[in-house]
Amino acid sequence: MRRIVATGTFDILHPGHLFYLAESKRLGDELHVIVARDANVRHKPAPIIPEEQRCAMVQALKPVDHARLGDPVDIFAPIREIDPDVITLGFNQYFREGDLREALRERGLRAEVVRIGRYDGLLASSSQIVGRILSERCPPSP
Ligand SMILES: Cc1cc2nc3c(=O)[nH]c(=O)nc-3n(C[C@H](O)[C@H](O)[C@H](O)COP(=O)(O)O)c2cc1C
Ligand SMILES: Nc1ncnc2c1ncn2[C@@H]1O[C@H](COP(=O)(O)OP(=O)(O)OP(=O)(O)O)[C@@H](O)[C@H]1O
Repeated sequence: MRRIVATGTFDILHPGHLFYLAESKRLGDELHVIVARDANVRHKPAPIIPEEQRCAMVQALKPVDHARLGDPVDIFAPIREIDPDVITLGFNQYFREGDLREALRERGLRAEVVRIGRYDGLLASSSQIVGRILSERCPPSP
């Protein structure tokens, strides 16, 4: 049984998320998804959708076998529990493959790291969808 871990915020779901998760699942038999905690999303504006709801929506997607909220403090705690064969990074996740491999090795974790490519579709970005909602529904007053 080859276990894969995918990670992310998954604020407002779109086809780019489905592509990332489907490509991750193709690398093994069981896909585990670690959904970022609200408090840990500091690299961009805070999520619109609360963490429990983001996690429930990810769990309902076809390629996903298990979704869970991440650890509030130690991102390696769920990895120790799941003990994956592969961790996938999305095309725009800020982790560098080499740094993550080194951090895993230092902790005695055996997972290999694979970067998944980009899905180029219309509105395949949570922040683009938010931008469109703002411009379509709340246009700046004249
Ligand atoms: C290997 C790995 C493990 C992670 N574990 C956690 C975790 O336990 N808790 C958490 O809040 N975020 C965790 N994250 C971070 C997020 O899930 C996510 O990758 C990060 O917020 C940036 O993703 P985004 O580009 O989808 O917003 C982890 C990321 C990686 C790469
Ligand atoms: N268009 C896309 N193609 C492939 N993977 C994607 C795409 N959009 C998001 N992902 C991947 O899905 C995971 C979760 O992404 P995230 O929740 O950050 O969505 P996002 O649309 O990139 O958000 P934002 O627009 O706010 O940066 C990450 O691994 C990310 O790289």
